[in-house]
Amino acid sequence: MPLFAFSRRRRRDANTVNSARDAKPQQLGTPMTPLPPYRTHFRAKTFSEASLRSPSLTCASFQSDQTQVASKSELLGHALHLARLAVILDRAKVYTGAVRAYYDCCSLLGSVEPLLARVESDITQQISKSYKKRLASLSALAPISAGHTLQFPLNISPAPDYHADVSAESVQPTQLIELNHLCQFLCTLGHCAQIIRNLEAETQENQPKGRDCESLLSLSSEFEKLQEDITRFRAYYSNKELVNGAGSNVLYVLLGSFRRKIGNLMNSKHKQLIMFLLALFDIKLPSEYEAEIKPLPPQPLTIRKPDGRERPELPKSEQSPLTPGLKTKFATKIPEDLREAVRLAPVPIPRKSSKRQRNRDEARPKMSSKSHLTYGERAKQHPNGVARKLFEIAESKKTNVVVSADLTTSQELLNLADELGPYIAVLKTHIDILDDFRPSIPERLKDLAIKHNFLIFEDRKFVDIGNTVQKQYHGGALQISSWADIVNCTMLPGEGIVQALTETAERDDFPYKDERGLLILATMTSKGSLATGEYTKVSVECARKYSRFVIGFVASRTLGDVETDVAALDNEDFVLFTTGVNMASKGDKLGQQYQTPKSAVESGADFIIAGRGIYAVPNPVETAKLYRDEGWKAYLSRVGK
Ligand SMILES: O=c1ccn([C@@H]2O[C@H](COP(=O)(O)O)[C@@H](O)[C@H]2O)c(=O)[nH]1
Repeated sequence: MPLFAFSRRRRRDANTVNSARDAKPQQLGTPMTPLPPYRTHFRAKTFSEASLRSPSLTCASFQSDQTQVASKSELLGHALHLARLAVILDRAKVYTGAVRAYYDCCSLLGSVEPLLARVESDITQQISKSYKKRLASLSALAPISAGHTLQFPLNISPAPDYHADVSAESVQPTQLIELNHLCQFLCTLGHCAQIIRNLEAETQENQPKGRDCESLLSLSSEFEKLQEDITRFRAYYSNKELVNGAGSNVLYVLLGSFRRKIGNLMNSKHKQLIMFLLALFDIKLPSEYEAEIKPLPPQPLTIRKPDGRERPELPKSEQSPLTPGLKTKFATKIPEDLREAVRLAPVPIPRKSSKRQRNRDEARPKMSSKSHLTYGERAKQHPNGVARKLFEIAESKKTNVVVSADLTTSQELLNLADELGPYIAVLKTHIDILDDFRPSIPERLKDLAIKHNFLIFEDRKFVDIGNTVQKQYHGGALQISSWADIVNCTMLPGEGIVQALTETAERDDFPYKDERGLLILATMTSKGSLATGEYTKVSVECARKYSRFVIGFVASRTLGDVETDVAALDNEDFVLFTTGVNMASKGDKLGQQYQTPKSAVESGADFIIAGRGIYAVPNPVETAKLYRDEGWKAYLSRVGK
């Protein structure tokens, strides 16, 4: 069914629903009992099973038109599939996968909502709300994994602004759906492989890794490579391009390649392992595309990395991935019940560091704002949850760009965040410059942050006595602590300001523990700034004293050479954000001074902050990509990659 037909029909459906709502609400059949709150609901066997039992999900008002019933049920079916997957992954503590699946489920429920009658739509909203709540807490927990970076082209019901452009020759939504399902399928298998790998590590901790484990690891890395392809693909094309433009051709190629990949996987030495995972975790490749996926002989993939390198071909060996030893272990160790199996394998076993790794650690500068470690390596060992998440985002999205979204209307701000989301690691805001601020705006920014996987940094530059900043941060009109992952402060008031903010973040009743971080403004970019010398020295000292909450600095250069009275901490790893980055200008008329992404990273920046250089040019998206590429190249060269 072409997307064109789908979107038109959807509008017709929406009209039908409205009239059915108004005229005959009683036709909707037995009203659904409102679902219990999230936690209870979470304990239900699965969301899909609970919901499918409800008669109202096949809306009576559509029964006169079988095609319309099918479209609505199709959407709901996908949403339920995702919800089920989300719950399984959540239970299994595979948080990144769960985050993705909850998110996709919520977007799909949002798309289907206009097709539903009022009672159903209320329930859907309630479900979405509880999932969003769960999402918010999970996204802070979610450790790095390729699943985190997935951007499925799930929007089978696209935003109204491009309905009009869709032509009959355009990409068929079934392909988007299929690609989404294939990704979901591979991603879920990857997560399951991770769980089993953890189990393996738990049971074989002191034994040399055997062939079985290697096999599992290589399978996992295959999925990661696939997921990278999707991320790249989604980063290059907007939804509109996917439907009408250049993206549609690539979609065909990507889908073909995925089908081949699954065919190859099914025929490779991993086949038995995949069957084992499918059975163990009760995963099904849904029937609508099961038939389409014919096992093909292994062949080289057509996808090329942007650097021109080809993916390695899959091993052709037919041998079983499960040695007799592993088979017996699984047979005896893994009980039938999934929850039991998962309970056995929740915690990844930390791997012992290699000699090479230890040498690198020793070579690392103490004040590591000019760190030679990769973001991924830093993510693994950083004690602060926000810093970990930041590095994970940078690593997975391959970007160290922070856009300073200094726009003055909410719509402009939200549009920019949505457009640039895929290319940035952090969105920096000055929420108080919005002419039309409403409390819902930060909420919507948070939704976008989840959608595109970026953090929010409110550049509030707190500068007052401790007692006041506590109220400004956690409370007040702006409720900054509830939506900003990162905030910053100046050191003008002295140590008390950092002490106060740290105390707030460590209070027992602070709801965002380990989900928030503070940056100290250690130098400034404006001409004649007084944030130098003693001020900068105290900034570094305070960061060391309150390193539980302080994750780094805003500064124009590495602070590794700052002499302080407080000794460097063991393994300290403060993150350096450098503002005043612009590729086209040296400064403005009001004293702002710029450097390029390259020079900023060479001077020690871990993250480069650019404002007008990106948002005030004719094509912010293309420009953001240029900043991303230059910033990333400079980073790779710094870490020797
Ligand atoms: O020393 C500093 C500290 C903060 N900023 C902030 O960064 C952006 C820069 O915007 P541009 O448009 O790229 O000049 C802005 O929000 C400042 O408040 C800074 O520039 N210098």
